[in-house]
Amino acid sequence: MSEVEATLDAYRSRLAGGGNSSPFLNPTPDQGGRYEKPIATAHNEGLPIIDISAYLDAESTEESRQTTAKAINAACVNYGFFYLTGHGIPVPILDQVISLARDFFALPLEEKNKIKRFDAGGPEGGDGARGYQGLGENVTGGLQDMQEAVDWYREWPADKKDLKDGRVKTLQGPNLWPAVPQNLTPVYTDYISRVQRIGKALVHAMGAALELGAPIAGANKATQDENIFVRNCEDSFWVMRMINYPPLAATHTPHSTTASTSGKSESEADAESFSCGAHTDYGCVTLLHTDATPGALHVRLKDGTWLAADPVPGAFVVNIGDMIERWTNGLWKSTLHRVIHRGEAARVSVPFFYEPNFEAMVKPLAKCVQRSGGKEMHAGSTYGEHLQTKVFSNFYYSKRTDW
Ligand SMILES: O=C(O)CCC(=O)C(=O)O
Ligand SMILES: [Fe+2]
Repeated sequence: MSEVEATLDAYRSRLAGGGNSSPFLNPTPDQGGRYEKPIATAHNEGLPIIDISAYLDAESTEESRQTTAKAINAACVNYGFFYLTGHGIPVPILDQVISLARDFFALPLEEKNKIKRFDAGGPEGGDGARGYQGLGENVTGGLQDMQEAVDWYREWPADKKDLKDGRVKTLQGPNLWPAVPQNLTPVYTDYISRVQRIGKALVHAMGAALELGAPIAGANKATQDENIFVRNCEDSFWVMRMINYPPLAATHTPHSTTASTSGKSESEADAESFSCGAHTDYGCVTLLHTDATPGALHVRLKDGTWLAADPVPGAFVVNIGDMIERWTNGLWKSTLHRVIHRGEAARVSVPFFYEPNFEAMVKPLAKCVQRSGGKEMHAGSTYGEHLQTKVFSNFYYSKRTDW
């Protein structure tokens, strides 16, 4: 049995044996009405596991691709989340990504602040997005998250930089790489190119999973065949994020109890208690790589219960983002998730967000509109517009001064 299979076995028997006893995971009513149908299997079996190798191997059979595509469709309809195996990134590289993140966060604040994120349009030359963000600087749903992080994005093309009175605009600054640990930059740069390749294979499989139709010769970005996501992610405006979560206080109150008895909303009840508040991701697909800490990442299932998506060694946790929800006109949901980490030691995670091109026009696909009742859920906008709104609302101290 491989290490991945063994871990999954243990995970499933823990769940099957009533192991879902964490106070965070008690059922709560789906007050938002975000999902229509209850689902039953995930608490017993865990999230689905999908092997992407057929879409990375040019020699794979049509049959193996079909199998993968079908599994992706089922996982995205039911959960919006799954584990991804068969991606080909060697485990020592995955381990190094985590240990370098730990080494960086262990540095004194003064050292980490050498690559500090600053608001766009300010005298420090920040672009409001790239760089190191200290504890409490990140905000979800208006509340400060208990985390520190570094963000890198695809570089903004030099010939498209648009200075305003000599000041840098949102997202248009250079990436900020730390001098220590010394090998973080080369290892992460290599990792980014590897995960981009997986992201591309995944969105290709998603186009097939939606049965959008065989590739059309001479297609452009608006052509709605199975390669539409591939074309609209060709210059993916990816984000790489490295996060450190110090443990929350052990006195944290589980939201389900507080929310139902006090009449407060989930977020009010847990004001200072999230490592990362409940949110959906912005773009296409997130490839999440974490350390081995269990119990921290919670995925909201359609019936309103939270499932702990514990790490499986060597596998990514994948979820789809808002742009895929919009393209599919809601057939696939961008699923709420959150992080509540208590434990002893800090938890480290490194999500890679494989996103559409900045200029990609994202609007519901005709076939998906047809299949979901004929009404478009969104009139369409570019991914860049969506991202800019999100970046601005993400930072506690941020003042948008570049517009
Ligand atoms: O750290 C995690 O497990 C998830 C982080 C996350 O959801 C995010 O950064 O969008
Ligand atoms: Fe997320």
